[in-house]
Amino acid sequence: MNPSVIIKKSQISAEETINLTGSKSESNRALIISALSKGKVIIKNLSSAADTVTLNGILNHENEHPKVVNVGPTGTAMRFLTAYFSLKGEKIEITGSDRMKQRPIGTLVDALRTLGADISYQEEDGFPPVLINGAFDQKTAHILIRGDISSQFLTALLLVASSLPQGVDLEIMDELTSKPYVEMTLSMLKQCGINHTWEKDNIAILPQQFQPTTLTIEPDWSAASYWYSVVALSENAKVHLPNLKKNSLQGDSEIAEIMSLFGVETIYHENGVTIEKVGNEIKPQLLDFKECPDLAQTVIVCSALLCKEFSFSGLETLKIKETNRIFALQTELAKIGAKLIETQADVYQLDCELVNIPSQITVATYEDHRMAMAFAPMAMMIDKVTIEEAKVVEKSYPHFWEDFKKIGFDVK
Ligand SMILES: O=C(O)C1=C[C@@H](OP(=O)(O)O)[C@@H](O)[C@H](O)C1
Ligand SMILES: C=C(OP(=O)(O)O)C(=O)O
Repeated sequence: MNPSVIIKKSQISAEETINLTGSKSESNRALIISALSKGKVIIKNLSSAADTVTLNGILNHENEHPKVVNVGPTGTAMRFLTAYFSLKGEKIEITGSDRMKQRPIGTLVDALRTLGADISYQEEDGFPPVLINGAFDQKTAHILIRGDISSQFLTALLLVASSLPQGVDLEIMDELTSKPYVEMTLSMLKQCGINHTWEKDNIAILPQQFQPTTLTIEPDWSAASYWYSVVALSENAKVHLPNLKKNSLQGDSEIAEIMSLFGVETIYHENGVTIEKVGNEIKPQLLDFKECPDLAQTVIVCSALLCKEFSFSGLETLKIKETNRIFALQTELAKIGAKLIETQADVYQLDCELVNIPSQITVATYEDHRMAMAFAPMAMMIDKVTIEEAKVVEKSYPHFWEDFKKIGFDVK
């Protein structure tokens, strides 16, 4: 059962503190690193996101040698475990939700096969479930790999690289999408003593030992984006987000820059950030999400509600995430009369001419946590907002609805 929540337009607190859970991206990298380090790397402030709980559960039961593991909708677990179990030479099937079976993995499987893994597809070629057939015998370190589908393929290979007999030498073809996520991987590895070189399109990691380290996970900047949207839609709200840092490993800290265009100021303190509505200076322009795709839904919905006709690029990979996020956005935004029109390849223009904010709305979420959380701030402007299958938020932000109540929304 995944019930809807109903949010009534409410007077939100003028000032509130929201404690975000840890970044699921940092957490899931840390879990793989810790498992590979055989206890040398310890993790602090692990995320409570379902994506992290899922990966942690699978790694904790690894010694029971399961025949099949199911990652559900967790993209990082699917990709990282395919590399992890290949390297270990385990015979294991990795499967996931129906949607996971539509999300590509061929680029990663091809790379692992080139390295020396024996992997076969259980249903459709190029897609999960995959069967890892045991023994790994490294043939080469050099991999030519596409960078434009998902950075998670590169991260998966880089995480295991130092544990391989010959390491890994990646040569990236095409433009790299979601680049900050690759930088996050390399920084976390570096913190644990694993060095790399990155020259132009080449990233190389030699065989190396993990050093004893504690990885402290920072709060999730993607989760912070929903509070930026609430503040942007308010007159003068102020939200404190403890422990977020300016120099974050997370590329989604870019939300601070983007939301300055919506009149939201970010003040960085030693112990976190405060975000505050200070003005309404918005000059619609082209916003590119290639380096921060998980922010796209938040920003596009907020722009539509404020009738700010931005255009957006770098959305190509949104089609292969938890749902086809372009289609989902277009369908749900149409309910307020906003149009998201592709004017040229991968450039979308927001057309607000026919926007008509209704008094009630029901939003479908397409099994996508970010659809639920990006549309929830609509309750700043609409009397009654029903968000269907509201538990989807658990994927990255399990206490999202409690926090929504905490800031003053009437949530049932
Ligand atoms: O490596 C990661 O933790 C992630 C990388 C991104 O995916 P892509 O590289 O597929 O864009 C992002 O959308 C996802 O939420 C998390
Ligand atoms: C795309 C996402 O996650 P994943 O690819 O790890 O399922 C996300 O959290 O928005």
